[in-house]
Amino acid sequence: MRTIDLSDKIPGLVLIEEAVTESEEARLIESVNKETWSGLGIGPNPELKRRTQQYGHLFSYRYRKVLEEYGPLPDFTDFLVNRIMEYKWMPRKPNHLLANEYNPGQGIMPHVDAPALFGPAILSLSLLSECIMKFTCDEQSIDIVLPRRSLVILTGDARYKFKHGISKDLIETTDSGIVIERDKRISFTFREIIAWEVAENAPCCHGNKQ
Ligand SMILES: O=C(O)CCC(=O)C(=O)O
Ligand SMILES: [Fe+2]
Repeated sequence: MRTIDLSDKIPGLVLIEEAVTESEEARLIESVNKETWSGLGIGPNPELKRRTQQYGHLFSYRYRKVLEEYGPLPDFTDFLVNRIMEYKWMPRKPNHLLANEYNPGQGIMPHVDAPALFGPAILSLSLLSECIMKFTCDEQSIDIVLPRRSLVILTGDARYKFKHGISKDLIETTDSGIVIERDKRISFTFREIIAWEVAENAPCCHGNKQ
């Protein structure tokens, strides 16, 4: 495991390389693939163009609010949640896990995870393959390579000021010339749900589409 402080590039950005071992990765993938995927026409989030699974709570992309509490995160991530708490990668225990599956040609549009609904730290574990996460804010665009089995931690500006997105390109090149051939990637995004919906009188927050 190696902690890389990327705050010189984007304040609040940290990357943990080798956050899980190869055998832990294999077990996580085996466990998640035994469960039911949603998206690509299948509920509860049929409109998503990638397959997802949600644990802890159900967030609706269509209604942009939390619809249901499912209960604790699954047993197969217990070791990881313990690690998150042990290393203080998150200030409080995550109560939401989103598994995202990206096949080659699938990505996620630039967005900020809803500031009113999710807590101050967003964690994402990259499994099966690496990708580039592009961070954008006004004219700034910064490419960060997320290696296989790494965990990226978004807090501060990385969480609230910059949008993050992953392209659909089959081959991508970072702004510093690193070439990445995209393969199937599964990510585990750990978050803390702090509210079920945006309060009616809350100020409008731009760019929180995800
Ligand atoms: O796949 C990832 O690592 C990021 C996913 C993400 O940004 C999200 O679900 O909000
Ligand atoms: Fe996100």
